[in-house]
Amino acid sequence: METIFALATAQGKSGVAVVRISGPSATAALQRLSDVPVPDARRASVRRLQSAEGVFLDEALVLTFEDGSSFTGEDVVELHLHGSIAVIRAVLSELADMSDLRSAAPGEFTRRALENGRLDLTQVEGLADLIEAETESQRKQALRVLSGDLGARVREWRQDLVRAASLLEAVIDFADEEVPTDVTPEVGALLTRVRTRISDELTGMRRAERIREGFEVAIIGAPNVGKSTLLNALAGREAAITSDVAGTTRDVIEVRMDLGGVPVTLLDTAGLRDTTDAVEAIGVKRARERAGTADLRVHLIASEAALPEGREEIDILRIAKDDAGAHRLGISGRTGFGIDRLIQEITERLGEMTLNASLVTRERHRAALLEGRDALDAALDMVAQGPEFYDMTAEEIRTAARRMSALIGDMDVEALLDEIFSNFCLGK
Ligand SMILES: Nc1nc2c(c(=O)[nH]1)N(C=O)[C@@H](CNc1ccc(C(=O)N[C@@H](CCC(=O)O)C(=O)O)cc1)CN2
Ligand SMILES: Nc1nc2c(ncn2[C@@H]2O[C@H](COP(=O)(O)OP(=O)(O)OP(=O)(O)O)[C@@H](O)[C@H]2O)c(=O)[nH]1
Ligand SMILES: [Mg+2]
Repeated sequence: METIFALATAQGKSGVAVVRISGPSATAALQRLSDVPVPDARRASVRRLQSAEGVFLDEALVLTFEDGSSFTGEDVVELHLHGSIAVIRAVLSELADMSDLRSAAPGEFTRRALENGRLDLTQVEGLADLIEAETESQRKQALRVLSGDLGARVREWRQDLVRAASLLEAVIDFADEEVPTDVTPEVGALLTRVRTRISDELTGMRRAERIREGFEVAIIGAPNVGKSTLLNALAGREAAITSDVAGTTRDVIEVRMDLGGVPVTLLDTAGLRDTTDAVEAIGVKRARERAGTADLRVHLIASEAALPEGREEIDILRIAKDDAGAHRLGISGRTGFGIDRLIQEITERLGEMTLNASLVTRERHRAALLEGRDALDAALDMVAQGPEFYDMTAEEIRTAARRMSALIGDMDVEALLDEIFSNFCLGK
């Protein structure tokens, strides 16, 4: 196994930068950088690092982990350097000169953690999500997956499936003898239970996906009612052009933001009206389409008493969300009146949509679960037809079990791994 190294912290200058080395030569590499003995595992120690020629490189804090009890499962050395571009470059180049070391590919440390059984595939994805997380809800969801909750569930289902298949196989193997018990009810119960769990997980998937990728909230309403002004107020910057000309906004303008811990893409749209202007008409069509697929629509309507001066206090916002009953509150993008209440209202609605979110966040998971469920449906049909069909039933159950194995990465998934890891940061 080769020994790999990489900068584990972000590129550029910082207070401290961490270079990570993993593999059988990790401690030997540290030994070459420092005269004094390698410190005990897990004991932070200060060391003067120097090059092979004896050039002083940096005074660093070093940390070592023994194989079997490190993030990767291999011997790991961490060099906590001064976060200087020149120091980092000098140390990395010194490591690159060592013939038994090479620089790591993106995600390679995590890949080793997977190969050494420290993490399963869903945990690897959870880790990738955690590193990408920008809001509270994303952080929480990713940590649940990283801690292995999804993998544990899938393993439980697979165990039930293996048990169901072995019950059938016992009957098949003893086909000539008198089998005292009818296994059909027990097999049926096991399959039904797994099927229900898989379905529940799929149901909560859209919510989980939204937490991962963000919710869309569209601001809609008549022209000139103040939609773009409201977007700018929420974004805290001039993301959209505003003017007193009705029909100013034509393209859909997207602003990503963190609203009370929930990731949101806010959409500003063209004012809705019948128009003879061909370009504006396209904008109106787009507005309708995007608003239709958004998770929530904020319908801004002019106050009934549309007094140009008194507008601030009586501008009205109507949050119209599907059929869930319209709701009004006063708002002004210009003065900021009611904005906090609006944010609270939006995050409450979106918060409801995150309840019962499943841990299934990816298309890959969905495909495996759908295929697994299809196989279970086939198995349930067959098992009901009696012992002559036990063979075929067992085969379907094994197919379902294989899908569960693929989900947690317990089988040959090389191509998949390449794809997953290529999106990782260097040093992870
Ligand atoms: N400096 C540093 N900070 C870091 C990491 C790291 O690798 N280095 N991590 C990396 O992403 C995260 C922490 N994750 C880690 C997970 C497991 C082990 C580990 O050594 N596990 C052993 C022993 C567990 C124990 O002592 O309780 C094991 O699982 O056997 C280390 C870090 C976040 N912070
Ligand atoms: N008094 C008052 N004027 C506002 C408020 N919000 C927006 N305006 C003004 O109303 C006019 C239209 O604002 P926009 O934000 O461009 O309206 P819009 O809904 O995006 O308009 P279109 O893009 O044309 O559909 C501008 O002159 C704004 O300054 C408000 O809360 N109070
Ligand atoms: Mg506008």
